[in-house]
Amino acid sequence: MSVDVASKKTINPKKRKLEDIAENDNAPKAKKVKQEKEEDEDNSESQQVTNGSKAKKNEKKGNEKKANGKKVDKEETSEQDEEDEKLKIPAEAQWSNLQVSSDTRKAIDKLGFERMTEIQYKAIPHVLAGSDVAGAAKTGSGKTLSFVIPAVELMAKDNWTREKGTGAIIIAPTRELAIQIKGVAQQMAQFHRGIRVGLVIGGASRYAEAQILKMGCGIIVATPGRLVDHLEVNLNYLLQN
Ligand SMILES: Nc1ncnc2c1ncn2[C@@H]1O[C@H](COP(=O)(O)OP(=O)(O)OP(=O)(O)O)[C@@H](O)[C@H]1O
Repeated sequence: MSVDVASKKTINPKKRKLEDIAENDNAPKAKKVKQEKEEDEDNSESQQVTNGSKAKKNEKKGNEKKANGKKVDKEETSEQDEEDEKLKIPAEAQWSNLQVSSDTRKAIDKLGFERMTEIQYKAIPHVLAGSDVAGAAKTGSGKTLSFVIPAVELMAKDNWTREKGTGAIIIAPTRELAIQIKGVAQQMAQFHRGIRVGLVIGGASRYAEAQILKMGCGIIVATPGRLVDHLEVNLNYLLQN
């Protein structure tokens, strides 16, 4: 999967998969057949959709029907509502309703997403309010932002600077996932001058990683083995942090 979140937004087979999963999980069989039919009819339109772009797509569809003078089917106008209900995304789950600093807001706006996914709106406000949250959600459901945004935001609230050391360690099971998370964390922290994001993964240069860690990383994204390596060899500054 691409590290570039912004591009994932537009070309995102995974997201498509999420929607398929949601539909398969929740739609009764008859409804599913109907949805597949509708999808076939929509073949000319992009299949790479996100929650936000899907909403736009539906809006466009509605406008087109109105322009053709056709009566808008009640069922179709509520298509987005049905989808949101399936994904359990309420109308108020807009990113714009999330209380965050202006620097985090800028980073979120840059992604171009309109609504939070279920895991995002259920997790982020609680973490921001100081609760510990354990979350689980399907692959491609937007978990990364669910923990990256609160990490960045809580550190920002604490006026994080490099001198304060490390404020968050994100441990991922694979290098690929760690690289992907680091990309997202960097995007979210890009306007926060005091928050640097460091990557600590197996297969990369230990020396280069050690140098970056010594300079001070607000957020460290790591695979477990290499993190332990650094703890053993560079215990001093890691503990200081
Ligand atoms: N609110 C949102 N609206 C639209 N797209 C989103 C939203 N949040 C995340 N995405 C996009 O959905 C895709 C999947 O997100 P992400 O990688 O965070 O999912 P995940 O649940 O962590 O997946 P995995 O379990 O595979 O790591 C990414 O391309 C991301 O940019």
